[in-house]
Amino acid sequence: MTTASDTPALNIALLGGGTVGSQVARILTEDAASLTGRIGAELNLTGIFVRNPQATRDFQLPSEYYSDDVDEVMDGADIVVELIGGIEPARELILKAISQGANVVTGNKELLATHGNELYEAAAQAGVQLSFEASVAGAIPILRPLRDSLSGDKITRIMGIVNGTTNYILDQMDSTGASFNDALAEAQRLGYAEADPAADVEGQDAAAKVAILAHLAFHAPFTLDQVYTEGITDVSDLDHKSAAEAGYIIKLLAIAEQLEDPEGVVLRVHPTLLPREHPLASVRGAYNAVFVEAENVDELMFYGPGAGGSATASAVMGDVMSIAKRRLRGGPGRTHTARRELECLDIGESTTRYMVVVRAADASGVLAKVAGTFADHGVSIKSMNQTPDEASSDDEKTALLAFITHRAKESQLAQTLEATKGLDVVNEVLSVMRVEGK
Ligand SMILES: NC(=O)C1=CN([C@@H]2O[C@H](COP(=O)(O)OP(=O)(O)OC[C@H]3O[C@@H](n4cnc5c(N)ncnc54)[C@H](O)[C@@H]3O)[C@@H](O)[C@H]2O)C=CC1
Ligand SMILES: N[C@@H](CC=O)C(=O)O
Ligand code: NA
Repeated sequence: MTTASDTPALNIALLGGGTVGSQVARILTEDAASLTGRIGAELNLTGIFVRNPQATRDFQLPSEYYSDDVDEVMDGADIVVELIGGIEPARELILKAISQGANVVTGNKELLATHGNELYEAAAQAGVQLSFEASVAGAIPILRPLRDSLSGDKITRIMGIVNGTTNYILDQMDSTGASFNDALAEAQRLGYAEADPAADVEGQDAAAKVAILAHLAFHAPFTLDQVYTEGITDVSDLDHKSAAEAGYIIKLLAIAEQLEDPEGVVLRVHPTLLPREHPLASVRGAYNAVFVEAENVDELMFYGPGAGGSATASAVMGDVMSIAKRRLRGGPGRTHTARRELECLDIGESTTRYMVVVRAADASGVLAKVAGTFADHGVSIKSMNQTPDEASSDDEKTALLAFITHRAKESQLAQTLEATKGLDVVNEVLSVMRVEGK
């Protein structure tokens, strides 16, 4: 790995030349001299594995860089950067790279949250590094701080906006009145969305990210299917309106929290009401932010671009540089294998606040009856707002009652809702949303 000029050199193979891959290719080629100056080694992009070598790309290199022959591209690579996405062939190619002794950088949260352990074990056994800072919250350095800076503290809770696409959509709907579909189309055009944007809007992308965050924070393995997941597709105009009237904004939050009794972790992704003055409420566009609560540090917030080609490429390049430095200096690769078993609990064990909006008869005594069902199940009401109901008629006078509760268990709320639906004065439960923040 030395060039004629005696400057050490590392070969980088890139798999995928899309939104992020093309920006990694740009940085590796356009900034080559500067990168060499920073690290004391040449980072040679030796090839880019793509489906169609003839396609036109955001950033175009000479045609000899592109190949649909993955073996040719990965041959002799010191570092393989996987930016294809999805499970296969990404999984198979990463395992192949590891078996060839190459270090791997990936941004593939879906793969890590489903087959992570297999990959971490394979990398550990081969003594190579597998790095994935870009997989969670795009450009924000969050995985390295969790693994290194905070490893002496006991993390109790992580709460974040970790999907740029949904934050962009909710922000556009809230601030410009854009429709869901227009906002999604724009997020796709800007390179924020996954190849299949259902992963974004249905919450699976955020769920994968929270599984990865929980793995690093709690030193135990978690997978995507253990995360309680609700996306933003069912968030209605009434939800937005009721939230705004009560002084809240809706964000898709990913939460990982450790409980003492029963002992375990709850992982959840769902649309959440936040007070407008909460720091996460001001996270706009495709930006992300991650709140970390730990015993000694109390609270930390990490903030920055959560999606987009060049921002994400910055995180990929950080991993490439870190691996390259370690390669040049020598020393063992880093492993990510879990240290312990920690149960993943049902969301029913989790405690939060709620907003419940019901359509009820507009008559005396109704409020007391509805409030009574909350009290019967130990759910205490913090505030209530009554607004006129457009569906109200002279034959049937109804009103909308929006309750904000104090903290209660999910299971208590579920019982409250059942009882509320059974009341003769209640026509419908129109909206139920979780509320975080003080
Ligand atoms: N776009 C973003 O803002 C972010 C993306 N990521 C992750 O980075 C990875 C790449 O994302 P993007 O660049 O946005 O995706 P993309 O869809 O723009 O690019 C993927 C590239 O891989 C190629 N590809 C797909 N299947 C292939 C196959 N079977 N064989 C060969 N090539 C294949 C596609 O043709 C395309 O060039 C994904 O894992 C994604 O989740 C992570 C953070 C942010
Ligand atoms: N589709 C993802 C891309 C980054 O991980 C998002 O919108 O956050
Ligand atoms: Na990151």
